[in-house]
Amino acid sequence: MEWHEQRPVISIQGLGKIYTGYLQPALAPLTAAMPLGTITTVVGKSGCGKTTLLRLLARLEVPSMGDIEWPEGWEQTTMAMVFQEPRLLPWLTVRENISFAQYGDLPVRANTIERLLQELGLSSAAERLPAELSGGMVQRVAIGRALCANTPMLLMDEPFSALDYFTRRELQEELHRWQTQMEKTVLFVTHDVDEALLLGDSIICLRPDGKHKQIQNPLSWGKRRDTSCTEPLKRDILQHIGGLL
Ligand SMILES: Nc1ncnc2c1ncn2[C@@H]1O[C@H](COP(=O)(O)OP(=O)(O)OP(=O)(O)O)[C@@H](O)[C@H]1O
Repeated sequence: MEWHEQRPVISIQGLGKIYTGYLQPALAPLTAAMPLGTITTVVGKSGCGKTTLLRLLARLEVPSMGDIEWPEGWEQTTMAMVFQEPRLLPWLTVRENISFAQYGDLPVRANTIERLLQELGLSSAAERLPAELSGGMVQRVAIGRALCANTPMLLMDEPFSALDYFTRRELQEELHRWQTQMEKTVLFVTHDVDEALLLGDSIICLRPDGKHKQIQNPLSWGKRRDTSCTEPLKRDILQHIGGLL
């Protein structure tokens, strides 16, 4: 039995994108599987199609080839997205920015917002405006807004890359905790192979020539933080995607 056959999966079948007027594909055909309730990280050199893949999954782009097979009941699922720049509304407070998330018919309950503010360590900053927050806090609000939307799937495009090392480590741990608690299905795009290895239950390594590869992460979360354990896998990924990023 394949590793991902233990759970229902979002099945990506030869999915690719070529923009009209361009010869090179933005995403060369990719076949991969995203098991529900897990984190799939996507890593690769700049321009290999990471954001394009995320946009295809979000249905913001129409594929030029291939298909996404959704598990039963997921065809119309709304998704929450988190970007590198947090895109908060500057005139709204932290609480208002988080509760602003209304996706489709999914209601946001007051106690959900209070719980999220507490979980994210933002309770005492709830009435502040984005301009009054640190970079880490701003990104927490963006994540809070995405979690608040209560969607089963979260698409994250390099959400931690603008943060300092310590804040990034904190948020990586927190993401892991929320994802486990809430059983979200997460697609997480990153430039950083260490981050891809730390967070990913599986890792999609993209290459512009289409020789993509998906590897299962055999290491448990605790082990993944030990660089001596992750070193061989990291070498494998770096070799595959073509050297240092
Ligand atoms: N709307 C578009 N029209 C034409 N080409 C595009 C468009 N969007 C992206 N591309 C091209 O498709 C390729 C993949 O872009 P994409 O943004 O998916 O890469 P990426 O791996 O996310 O890169 P980075 O790590 O630099 O963000 C690039 O060569 C890019 O120039």
